[in-house]
Amino acid sequence: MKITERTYLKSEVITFRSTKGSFGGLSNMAPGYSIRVNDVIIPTAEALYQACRFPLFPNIQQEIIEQHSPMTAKMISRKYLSKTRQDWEEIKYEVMYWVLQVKLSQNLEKFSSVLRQTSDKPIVEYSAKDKDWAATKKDDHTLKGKNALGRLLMKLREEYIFNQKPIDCVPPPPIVGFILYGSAVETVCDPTLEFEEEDYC
Ligand SMILES: Nc1nc(O)c(N)c(N[C@@H]2O[C@H](COP(=O)(O)O)[C@@H](O)[C@H]2O)n1
Repeated sequence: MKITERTYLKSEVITFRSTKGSFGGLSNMAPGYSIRVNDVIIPTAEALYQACRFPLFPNIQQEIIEQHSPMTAKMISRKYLSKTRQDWEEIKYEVMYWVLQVKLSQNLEKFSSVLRQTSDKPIVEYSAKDKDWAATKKDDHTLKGKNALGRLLMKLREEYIFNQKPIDCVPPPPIVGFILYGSAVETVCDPTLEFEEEDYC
């Protein structure tokens, strides 16, 4: 997945900068969007994304996932940057899209409601300095950057909100060695649906 820089007119886009405000739920740092993968409960999308850097180091993954604060999870990841999987730069957007799909499938009502509130406007993460995941100020009216997170959120909105594709279960991305705590990541389904199926049987 290749993402190149774009320019956005501030007056035409939805921006989010922190976890506060109407669109704070779009941030990976937002609390209240826990995720379950391979029966591991992960407090935030950020912790899951950062843990995916270290498939061969279950202890590092655990240290990241145990953090209540998503920012601390990201900081823990920084301690071990040299142990990041070697193909990370090539796969990181694909990993992030999977993380967002899992976040949506397991927090469907809440997350789809935030996505719906963005209508069909461009979604931009606004940052003081991050031109990769976000966009930064170019001048008083314009933001510029790859805005990778915003772009992936728009793709998610297109697929699952506009086109109403079902998202009960999310398969792992086709990435070699996509591992959590020593086991290959499995297809993840909304845990509430599993309970409903068990009750039915
Ligand atoms: N701490 C922070 N400050 C910003 O300005 C940001 N745009 C982000 N972005 C989030 O960080 C995650 C990516 O981390 P890596 O740098 O790839 O390790 C991702 O969740 C972005 O949304 N963070």
